[in-house]
Amino acid sequence: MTDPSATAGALSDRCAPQRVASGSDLLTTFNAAGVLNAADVHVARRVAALCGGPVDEQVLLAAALAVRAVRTGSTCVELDRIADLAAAGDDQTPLPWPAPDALRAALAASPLVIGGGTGPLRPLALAESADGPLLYLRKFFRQEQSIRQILDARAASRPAVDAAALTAALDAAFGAGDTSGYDRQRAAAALAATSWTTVLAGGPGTGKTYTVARILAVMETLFGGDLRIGLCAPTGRAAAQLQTAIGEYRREHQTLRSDPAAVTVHRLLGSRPDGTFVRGAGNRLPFDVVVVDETSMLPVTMMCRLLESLRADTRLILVGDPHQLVSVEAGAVLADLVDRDVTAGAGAVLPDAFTAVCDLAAADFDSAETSALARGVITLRRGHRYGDRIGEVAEAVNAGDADRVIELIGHGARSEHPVRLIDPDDADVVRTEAVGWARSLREAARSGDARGAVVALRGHRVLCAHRDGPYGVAGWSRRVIGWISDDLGGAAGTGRWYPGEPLLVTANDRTQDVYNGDSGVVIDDAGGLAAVFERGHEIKRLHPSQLADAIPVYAMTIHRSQGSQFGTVTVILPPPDAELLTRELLYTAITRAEREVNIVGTPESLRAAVGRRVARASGLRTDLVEVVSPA
Ligand SMILES: Nc1ncnc2c1ncn2[C@@H]1O[C@H](COP(=O)(O)OP(=O)(O)OP(=O)(O)O)[C@@H](O)[C@H]1O
Repeated sequence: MTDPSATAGALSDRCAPQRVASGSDLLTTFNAAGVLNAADVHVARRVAALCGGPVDEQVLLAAALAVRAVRTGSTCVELDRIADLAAAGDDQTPLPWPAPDALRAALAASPLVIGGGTGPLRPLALAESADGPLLYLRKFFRQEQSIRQILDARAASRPAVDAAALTAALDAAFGAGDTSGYDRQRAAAALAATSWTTVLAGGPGTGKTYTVARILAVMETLFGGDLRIGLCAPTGRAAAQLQTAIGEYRREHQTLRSDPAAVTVHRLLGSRPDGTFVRGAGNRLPFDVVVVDETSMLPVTMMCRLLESLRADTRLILVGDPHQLVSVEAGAVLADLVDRDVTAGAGAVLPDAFTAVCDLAAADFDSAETSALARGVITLRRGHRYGDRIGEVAEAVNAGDADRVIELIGHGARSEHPVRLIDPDDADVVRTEAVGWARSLREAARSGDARGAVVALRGHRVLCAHRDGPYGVAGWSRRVIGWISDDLGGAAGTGRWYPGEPLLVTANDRTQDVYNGDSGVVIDDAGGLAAVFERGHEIKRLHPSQLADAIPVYAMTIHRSQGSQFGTVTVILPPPDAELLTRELLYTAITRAEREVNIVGTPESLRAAVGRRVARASGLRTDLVEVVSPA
């Protein structure tokens, strides 16, 4: 169910409602109020025209809201909550929202939902769920149904695994394991070996990738070494990071023989220029195990394609952090699967081989986690990267507990707490941080110290919610460049390559093996210049001119920072009414930091961020029954 505190729509609609030509129908009223944009209106009218007959005005409005839902990241509209969408409009006058019951009845009788005399075309789907009636564009309804059916079919059986062999493989991969408490990572590997589908969730630094490498080693042992592995992630950068991490594990431990390449999900499925895919139900992937990293960024359409391309006897391991920002496309499938509450899964029991090798009596799973385990969902909780105090704040943000966040964090630049709220008028601390960062970058870069330069590069980063405006990347970049030029002099911000210049890659370039979101730094290199990038323990060098799409980076958006870590993070909070300012955004920003977080903003903005959730309506969390004729 969608959280009632959630904002309607993931992306801000406030700025440009894109008016359609004036008229007096419901669509133009809702367009004028900023709830619908011009594309929502045009698509709804075209969809209605397809059915050949007259369409009830309220049904037409609902169709436009279904189009809007997809545009703002949801797969459907919750009819009982449509009036909440008004929050996205900027008109204060009350809108003529249809009553949900009447709208449901009108939809259930509409040819757009049940078909009409002119043919079988039914562009909308209506379904009953625990969250009330849901209205979909049929394409997204089909995709969700497909995901649901495939996952339920996969959950209906378990791979046959010998408990003694599994114990031996786990011991080889994990050794004595985590002796400071119950070893969830080992339990995750046992679950992945004994389930067709496993969701491995956890916050940053909880050891998800660490665990994936060991899961693969366990699987390889069980398969006698002949394991076909498919590694993928939604973005090129996440795929490259996964491959580096698995590669390093291989080098350090002898327990994994395969050296699998990680690719984007698109590439794994063989995406063609026309938008179709080589892989699908008729041409399935040839793997024994498929791992998807950063699954939170996978939209519903790609999840559907991936599942349809899997053989029934391929183990699927979905890895990610359900609290992070989700894909800009429709769907938040990972979070849906973690929170899924379906009667189909209610009777699910843990596989015998799993209970045989994991001492659940000694485990610290609560009852919800134990029932999630039976659905193949396991969450790692112990942070291995940053201090507990940052983790504690991140958890309070996730819990939506603004009072606790305010109580936990430090206030003012001189606070000892690693997470501090800094008054926007007191930006000196950011200046000190940014100039110190630039100085250490330059020193390492000028002496040709590539390792020192990449280490300095991830020492600090300014993160903003927006690209533009006074709280955005453009403004803060100018500010940081100004400080650096004033305090250190030199070429910052002049557009020429210079040693110590921090770079951000803005497009994937597989030939050079650099990806959108990669950060590098220019250094002096044997008389010339080189752009250097960190790849695990290795350093990648390119001449700056080999980078087709790279820009200087003095600040970046929180969206783009996903998957990166920095020593200190400075987060610029916009004013409380900025719709982009959400819990997921704040959580993602805070958890980029390894040592310290400076939050530049007011307590009101911080509270607004913790209180506002990205709303992604979807039917995946509950059971659905499609309405195919009037009730
Ligand atoms: N059980 C463990 N014992 C020792 N070190 C660990 C353990 N688990 C993880 N680590 C270390 O903690 C760090 C973070 O682990 P890892 O990168 O696997 O986390 P993650 O959950 O994948 O993080 P992210 O989501 O940010 O990529 C790594 O340096 C890893 O080697």
